[in-house]
Amino acid sequence: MSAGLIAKPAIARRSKALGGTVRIRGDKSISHRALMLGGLAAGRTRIAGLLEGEDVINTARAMRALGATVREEGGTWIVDGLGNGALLEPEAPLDFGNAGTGCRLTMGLVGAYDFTTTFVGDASLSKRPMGRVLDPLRQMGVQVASAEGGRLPVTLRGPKTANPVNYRVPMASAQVKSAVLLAGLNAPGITTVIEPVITRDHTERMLQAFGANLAVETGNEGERIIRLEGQGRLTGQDIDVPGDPSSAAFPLVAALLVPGSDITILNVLMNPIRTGLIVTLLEMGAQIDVLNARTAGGEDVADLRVRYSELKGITVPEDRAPSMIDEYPVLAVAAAFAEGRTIMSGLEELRVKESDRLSAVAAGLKLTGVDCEEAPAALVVHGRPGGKGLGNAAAAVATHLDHRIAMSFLVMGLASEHPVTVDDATMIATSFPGFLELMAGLGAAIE
Ligand SMILES: O=C(O)C1=C[C@@H](OP(=O)(O)O)[C@@H](O)[C@H](O)C1
Ligand SMILES: C=C(OP(=O)(O)O)C(=O)O
Repeated sequence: MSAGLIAKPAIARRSKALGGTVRIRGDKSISHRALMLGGLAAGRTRIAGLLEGEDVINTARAMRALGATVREEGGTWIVDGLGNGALLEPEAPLDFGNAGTGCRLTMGLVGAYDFTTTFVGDASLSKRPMGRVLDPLRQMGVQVASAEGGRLPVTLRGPKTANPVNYRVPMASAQVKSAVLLAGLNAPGITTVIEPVITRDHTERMLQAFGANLAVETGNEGERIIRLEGQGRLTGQDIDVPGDPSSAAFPLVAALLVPGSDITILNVLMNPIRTGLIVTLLEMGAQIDVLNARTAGGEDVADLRVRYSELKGITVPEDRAPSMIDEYPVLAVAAAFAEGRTIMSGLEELRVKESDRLSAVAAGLKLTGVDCEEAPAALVVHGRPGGKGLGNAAAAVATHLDHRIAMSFLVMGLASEHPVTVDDATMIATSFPGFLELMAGLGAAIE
């Protein structure tokens, strides 16, 4: 059964010191891309460490529906691809469940094909804006039908020959950038994407690894200019997916907040466009040791030793937002335990995630006794060191089908004076299957 169909509440209580060593499952962004490029490339792709969360499994299903062979064998995922330009028309709508990344990137992947594809998703995904991907696809000549406001269900039909575009991404979004590049794979000539604000670069790195002719340069105003030659050959690769830093964030913040804790998290992706949370927590006084820094599969990776820390509030630089965009909910929880005030700004994109995360976080903080102020694109949190008075034994935090809201507030309950309940923990399986077991193994009291 999919996450979210029957809500299951969960409760977290003040816990004794957390301890132990854990390995976090594969990065979600890299996992989606590995399945997509594997399905598109000629020959075989072997993926070790794929995140087997529901979001990624929906991408695996979509790639099968588009003609690729995708199977799991002894923990490795094996994808036999069709060759660039050779995807097949799916027989039924592609259902991406809760996953913005899977849905938007696949829109790019198939948008320029001269066949019809329909995209559907769950109640959360059906509220999220797709126009940001549909606009550049229209410029490429794709016919688009959507529900009002560019929402799902969306049906795309590509032209006989797509126009390669020169597209300046209007918001900080790796999903939009990636969708345009993936569509460019099936257009003749050079597709150019200009990113005024730099976002995660896994698509560019992986396209190069699969053999695409892709070049990146920095423009006069610091913008990133990415040029991709369409219709080139892509060849299957062996990919080792590093641990997801956006998932590591939860045990990491839990260890910082629960007195006496000392944990180690192995094999965490340390791509510099993904480490904003670690940089921020270090500035707040966190004891995080980066151990065994190395490269694996073309990405920086390290182990993290994390110890309980007395945090202090800071002003988080606005331009850091893209490097920690999914981590603000749990950062806000960390800020609730810090001495003084933490100011977070540049958060407009949080309003269009699985939930309106800015208002969901602010509502959760208020319910659990935290003083905070929500602005259109900012959040200010006034901390209470030691978590005195925080938590709520009577009411549950509303998670709005959002896995990160659920995990963030469960982390809060491990260190707050009173317990914290979330109304639904099932969505956690979209990005972090095994979260409850992993946290229990460290000593966290979550039921
Ligand atoms: O490209 C990706 O893999 C992702 C990009 C981000 O979304 P946006 O591109 O919408 O910022 C992020 O929030 C999401 O979890 C994963
Ligand atoms: C925003 C997220 O994912 P997506 O956009 O893929 O649904 C997330 O995982 O926090």
